[in-house]
Formats: sequence, structure tokens, C-alpha cells
Amino acid sequence: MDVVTAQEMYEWDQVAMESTGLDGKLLMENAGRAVSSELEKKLDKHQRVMMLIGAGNNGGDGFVIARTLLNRGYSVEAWQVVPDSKVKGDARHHKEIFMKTGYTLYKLEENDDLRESFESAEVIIDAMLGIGVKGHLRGPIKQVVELANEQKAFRIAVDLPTGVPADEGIVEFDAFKADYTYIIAALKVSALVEHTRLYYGEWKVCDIGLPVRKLPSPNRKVWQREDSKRILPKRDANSHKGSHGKALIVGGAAHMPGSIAMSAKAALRSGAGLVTVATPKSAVPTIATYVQEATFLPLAEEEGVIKGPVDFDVSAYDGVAVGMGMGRGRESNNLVNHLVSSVKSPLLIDADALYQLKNILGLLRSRTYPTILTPHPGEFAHLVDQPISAIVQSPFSYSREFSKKYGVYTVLKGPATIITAPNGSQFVDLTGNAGLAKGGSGDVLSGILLAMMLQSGSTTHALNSGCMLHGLTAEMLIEDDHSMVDLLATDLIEGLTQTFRTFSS
Ligand SMILES: NC(=O)C1=CN([C@@H]2O[C@H](COP(=O)(O)OP(=O)(O)OC[C@H]3O[C@@H](n4cnc5c(N)ncnc54)[C@H](OP(=O)(O)O)[C@@H]3O)[C@@H](O)[C@H]2O)[C@@H](O)CC1
Ligand SMILES: Nc1ncnc2c1ncn2[C@@H]1O[C@H](COP(=O)(O)OP(=O)(O)O)[C@@H](O)[C@H]1O
Ligand SMILES: [K+]
Repeated sequence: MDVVTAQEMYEWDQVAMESTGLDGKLLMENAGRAVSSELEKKLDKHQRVMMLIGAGNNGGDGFVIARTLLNRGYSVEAWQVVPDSKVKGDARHHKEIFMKTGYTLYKLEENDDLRESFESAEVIIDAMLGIGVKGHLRGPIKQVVELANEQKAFRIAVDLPTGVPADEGIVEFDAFKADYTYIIAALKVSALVEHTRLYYGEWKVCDIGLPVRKLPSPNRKVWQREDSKRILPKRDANSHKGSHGKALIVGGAAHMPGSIAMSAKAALRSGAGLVTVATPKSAVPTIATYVQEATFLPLAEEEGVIKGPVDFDVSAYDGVAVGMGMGRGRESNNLVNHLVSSVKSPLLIDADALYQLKNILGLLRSRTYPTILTPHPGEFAHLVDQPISAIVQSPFSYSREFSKKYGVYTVLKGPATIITAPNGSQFVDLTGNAGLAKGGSGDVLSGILLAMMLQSGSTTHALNSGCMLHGLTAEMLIEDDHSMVDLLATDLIEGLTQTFRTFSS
């Protein structure tokens, strides 16, 4: 499922029309019909529906939807909330069809006209503005949106909730608060960004018949369950532990043994053949009790944190992860430096190692094997010297720019996790829930990602599938035995069993 900006959507529209001869009026009819068919699954014929219609093409969709629903026997009051003179182009064409079909169009002269209808409406459908919104809402739409947001009715938006920008990075806006949004043709970036996504409510993308083969790729896609299903590792009957990869996990401290222990266990549960944990000597017994299947590389330490020579041999491993529970002392700086320079296999850098990495970002370009960074927005903000708010508001552009600049894979974690390859192509994983917002979930994710990389020929596929397994496990656990409040990172590790059993079958 592609994710587009407003400009990319307009380009698609243009390409569709030029390459196939499909015209805007037909696309609008298709859009309105597609949304109407979805609405039929949601509405009852006796429900009172109010349709709010604007002047641009979003309003044009509104005319088609109102006509289609009225034709099919629904109880719809269609309101044009802008002056007649503003309705132009394809929207005007569909307004004329609506009028000629013989239906009543209510016009907004004063906001008071709307109040009574609003009060009796059970459903409000917003087809006022879509991707063409510019700046803050102006009257009369501004007042209509304010009024609509006060109503008890179920609120549905067409394409975008009016006022919400289609792109990331715009924070000053006022908008219709939808309970559900029927998105036209392609998911818009703002549906996935924290400060705008809540305005959409739940959503569904409606196909309008654009010629998919002709459309330029925005290089931004939602990773789907079927994609992971197709590429999850299969175990050959003749395989042995070496066939599934030898992993090295570096980090931990005597006062923080849990993080690295969970990463190691998650890697084993996700199919890694052998896992070695490199950690301060005094942390080994605690970690070993929890992960009996791992072997250990005890590191020199001082007061429980890594200190002393860190230039151990890493040539025997098929993948390395570093940073979980390691602390941020000076020695860990040397350690990260050593690994970045000498690991000749995929290297995943997480947590405390990301802080050390900041001083040696320039070295990343010289790596010839994949480097994977798994920051949450706070860690990423530190790496790129920006406030966290800037990252959260524009996660797609910051992570794309960073991955291309340093030649790395970036897994920017959050409710929508964005996975960017060194060439800038992006996938979004939408699985998971707020039960994951708890210390340790990221450590589990690192272990899963490392194991998936050992078992896959494609780093991108391994990362996407790993994020999805992590999120689906949280979803499954919430459905079955847990709540979002009590869910623990260790539950996720145990839950992987069920996810692999059901998901890979
Ligand atoms: N892409 C596709 O394949 C297809 C797309 N389709 C649909 O087209 C939609 C995009 O249509 P669009 O380009 O006409 O823009 P749209 O969102 O209707 O807004 C323009 C209007 O808004 C007004 N306006 C702007 N800012 C404002 C503000 N702050 N406050 C108040 N008013 C403001 C602006 O007024 P003006 O500034 O010109 O005075 C103008 O009247 C898209 O979202 C989808 O629904 C489908 O029909 C079929 C195929
Ligand atoms: N509200 C949420 N919805 C979905 N996933 C979430 C949510 N909050 C956190 N996550 C996921 O949980 C993990 C948290 O990672 P991180 O912040 O590194 O945790 P920690 O360092 O404490 O282990 C990430 O995979 C993130 O995508
Ligand atoms: K809308």
C-alpha cells in the first residue's frame, strides 16, 4: 500500500489522465462510488446523514456520494457550505448532475441554518476539503468544522478530515475530527504521523481505478501481513544450528542485565542458530540464568560496566547487535568504534550505542556490510541534533535524509515504525499497540531483527518482517491473555511462539 504526499497524489492523477485517457470527472465518479460502497457497509437506511460539501474536488466527491446514497435509498441531507460561485471544474459538473437528478441541495446562508440539522443528524460526512487545503481554515468552512466537532453524531471524512494537511511537518491547523476516514486512492503521509493521525480516526483506502502500472512509485509503502507471510524464514529439514546464523550481542552491565538478556532470548526465539552474549564478566551469571541457550564472551569491566580492551575478534559472527543496557561510559565509545570498523556482517546499533555513534557518524559510509540503526525519536533527535518534536512531526523526511547521507538502514520506532533503506526507500509497519510503550520492548525488537537478518537474504525484508512480528505479538497478547497495561517485554518473547505458529503456517 503506497503512502503519498499531496504533490505525489496530484502527479498520480495527472499521469493517470495522460497515460490512459481516464478523465477527472470519471475519476471523481469512481471515487464517490467507491466511498459510497464502503459507506453502505457502515450506514443504516433509517439513519439521518448530513453531507457537508465544499467547492473543490473533495466537494465534487461529496456530490457523487450524496447522489449515490440517495439513489440507493439512504436518508441524506446534502449541504453545500460554500457560495455557488466557488464551485468549479469537475465539482461543478457533478453538482449539475446532482441537481438534474432531482435531489434537494441545501445551501448555507448562515451557520444557524445548520444547527437544527446537525442536532438531528446521526452521521456527519465531511467532503469539504481534501488534499488541497492551504493554511488555517477560513470561513465559512472554519465555523462549520467547529460546529461539526461539537456534535454527538458519528463523524466520517472523505479522503482527509477537512483542515488536516496531507503532508508531514505542518503543526498549526484546525480540523474536522473524524471517527472514520475513507481515504481516496492512496494513503496520505499525515495518516501515519503522530500529530495528525488522530484526526483520521480509523481509516480505509478506497480504490478508484488508477492505472497502477503507470504510476511513479513514491518509494514509501505500508508493509503488509501478506508480505511478511511470503518471506518468513523456512527451516530446511537438513539444516543445523550453523545454517541459521551465529549472532553476537554486545552490551549489558551488572546493574542492567535485563536488556541484553531479553535481546538474546528474543533472537533465539526468532530462530537464530547460535547466540553469543558479550557483556561485563560480573553480569554473565544473571544473564545466563535467563538465557540458558546462549554462550558468553565475558568482557573486562570496572564496577559492572565495560572497561578495558574491547578489540575482541568478531570475524566468526554472521550478525552483530550492540548497545542494549550498555551504559554510556567512554569505553563503550571505543567499543562502538571497534565494531563499526571491524564487523564484516550486518551490524545493528541500538540504545546506548546510538549515543556513542554520534561522534563517529562519518565512519558509517565506509562500511561495506549493512548497518542498521534502531532509534526511538529521542535517540534519533540526538543523532541529528534536532528537537524531538521536529522528528515526530516530520519522521519520513528526517529518516530518509539520514539514511541516504550515511548509507544506513534506519528503523525509526514509534506507533508507526518507519524503516528506511540506504537508497531512501521506506516501509511503514503499523502493527503493535500502546502495550509496547514500556521499557524493554525495544530490546526485544533488536533481538528479533538480528535473528531475522541472519535468516534472510534481504535486509529490508528482514527488518520489515521483524517489526511486524514484534507488533503482531503485542496485538495477539492483548486479544488473548493480557491488557495494554500489564503487558511486559518478557511476555512478548514468550508470545513469539504463538505468532510464529499461526503466522508462518
Ligand atoms: N487525486 C485523485 O486521484 C482524485 C482526487 N479527488 C478528490 O480531490 C481532492 C483534491 O481536490 P482539490 O485539489 O480541488 O482540493 P480540495 O481539497 O477540494 O480543496 C480545494 C478547495 O479548498 C479551498 N481551500 C483551500 N484551503 C482552504 C482553507 N484553509 N480554508 C477554506 N478553504 C480552503 C479552495 O478555495 P480557494 O483557495 O481556491 O478559494 C478550494 O475551493 C482530493 O482530496 C479528493 O477528495 C477525487 O475527486 C478523484 C480523484
Ligand atoms: N503506542 C505504541 N504503539 C505501537 N508500538 C509502540 C507504541 N509505543 C512503543 N511502541 C513500540 O515499542 C518499541 C519501543 O522501543 P524503545 O522505545 O526502544 O523501548 P525500550 O528502549 O524501552 O526497550 C518500539 O518497537 C515501538 O515501535
Ligand atoms: K474531507
